[in-house]
Amino acid sequence: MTETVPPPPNTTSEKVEQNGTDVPAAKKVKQPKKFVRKYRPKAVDPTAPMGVLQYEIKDILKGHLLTENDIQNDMKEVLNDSAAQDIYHRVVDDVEISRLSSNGDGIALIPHPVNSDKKQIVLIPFGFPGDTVSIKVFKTHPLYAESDLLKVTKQAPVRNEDLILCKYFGKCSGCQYQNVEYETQLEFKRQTIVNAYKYFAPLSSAGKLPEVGKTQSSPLQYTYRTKLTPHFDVPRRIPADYVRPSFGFGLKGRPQWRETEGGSQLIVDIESCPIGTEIVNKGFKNERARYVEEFKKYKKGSTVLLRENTTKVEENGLFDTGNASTDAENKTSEIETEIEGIKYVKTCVTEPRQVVREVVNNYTFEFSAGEFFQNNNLILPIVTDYVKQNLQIKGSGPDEPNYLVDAYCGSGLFSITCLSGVSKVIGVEVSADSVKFAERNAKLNGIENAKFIVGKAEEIFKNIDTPANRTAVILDPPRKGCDHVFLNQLAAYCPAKIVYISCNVHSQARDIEWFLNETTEGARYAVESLKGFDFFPQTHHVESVAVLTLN
Ligand SMILES: C[S@@+](CC[C@H](N)C(=O)[O-])C[C@H]1O[C@@H](n2cnc3c(N)ncnc32)[C@H](O)[C@@H]1O
Repeated sequence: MTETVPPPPNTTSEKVEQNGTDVPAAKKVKQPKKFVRKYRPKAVDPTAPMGVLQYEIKDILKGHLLTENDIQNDMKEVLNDSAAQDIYHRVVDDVEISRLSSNGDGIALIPHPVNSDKKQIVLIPFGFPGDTVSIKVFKTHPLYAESDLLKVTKQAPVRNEDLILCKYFGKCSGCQYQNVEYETQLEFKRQTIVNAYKYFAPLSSAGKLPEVGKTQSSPLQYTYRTKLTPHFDVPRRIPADYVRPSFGFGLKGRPQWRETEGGSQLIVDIESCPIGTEIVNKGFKNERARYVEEFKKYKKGSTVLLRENTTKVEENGLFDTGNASTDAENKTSEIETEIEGIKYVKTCVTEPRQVVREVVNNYTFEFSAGEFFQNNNLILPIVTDYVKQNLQIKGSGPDEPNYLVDAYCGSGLFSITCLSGVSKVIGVEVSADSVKFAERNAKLNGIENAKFIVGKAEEIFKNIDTPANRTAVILDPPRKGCDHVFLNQLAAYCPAKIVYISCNVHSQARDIEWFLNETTEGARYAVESLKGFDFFPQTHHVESVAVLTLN
């Protein structure tokens, strides 16, 4: 007799021979493996904002006698359990903000959502130390969480909402400090420099660093930015009920603390930007109008370049601005202006390869609109004068020759503005296009004793034939700072003076720590001064200048 045995649940039937007859046999079904999401930390540069946050967290833990274990979030739970997500991603009231991050966000310690013995560290954009606020935690990381600001229930003394000029402030990621008096903004930036040296130059800090000076203000606190880059994102396939995508700058979370315009897409829809110069805003209006008209022609997103261009009006009243942003009547938008009694016309260039001009301390600079050039024209005479003054080598009499090396020279801004009284300048720059412009700018300004070479900064040491004790070196690297190869060679060359300019004070502090403590001649130098320059009012950014002198 044969019998067919029904397979138990979760089995499949497979025929096996039984008593000479094929009969189905029970076999366990393989359960599909439950997919478990794992937290994969991304590698971060320690001197980038998320890297600096790790130092800020350590500082907070030390101040509250806590360990990392006391603030840890269970990422396995958060990533895999929707109930846990609801517990973590919650509204929290009565949050007292205790400090400001280097990125301009408030930081607070709040109760842990799962374990009452623990705490959580939370970032609160648009929050200030002294605020009491309600927040919505929306993202969790192992050692901190991110939140949106919902309501300010008690205002920090530094907060003054009457100062806000922009209707998008509190949503747009561009500015963080519009509701803070300018003097306080400058002090925040000074503190960023103090903290950067505390975190990244601990050896040097041990009595070896001067007090960080007062941050140099910008002559204009609004309408100063000579370059803006609004963007938009268009989907590949355009649906029938397609709504025009926003044109502007990134949205900073989903804050609710103030009523703002600009829609709810990931890009805030903006018509103008109060930190941009007048002509850049005319370009903004033109290019936005063009985009609104033509957006259906685009297949994907793009960034629009808006770069101020300052052209001299010739004695016959003629001037050539090249291609520039035009209005609805196809007329080039222009603004007439005067610098030191000379007439100029300002236009807004959108073509990255087009040559544009700027005037700094009566020197004219030309460069490609899409290449690097400093963005706050009015602070440049102050900065370049400060750098020039600090390049002076002690004891140099009128007959003693001085030399200048400009590492990371771009299109020659510091080489040219700091050259008077110097016998020779040699600049190095990795971008061949910028070097072409550095040479052109030297010629344009009647300078004959400048030489520029294309290459990595360390290439300069093969080309230097000037005596080190009569040579001053300017460093102005990109955000990531200098590498050890360059710093070791700089120390071996041993110039009389070094002026290090940086848009990332954290990498500057790290480099100075290495230079002073790890290079052959570094210990012979003293940091003479540290000072911030406010190239970007209303934002958290600060430019830092460090002066090093050979003892
Ligand atoms: C912050 S910008 C400064 C430019 C110039 N000093 C100015 O103020 O206009 C940094 C410059 O360093 C250049 N650069 C980047 N890496 C470099 C390297 N390894 N060696 C030389 N130049 C480099 C970039 O092309 C850029 O022009």
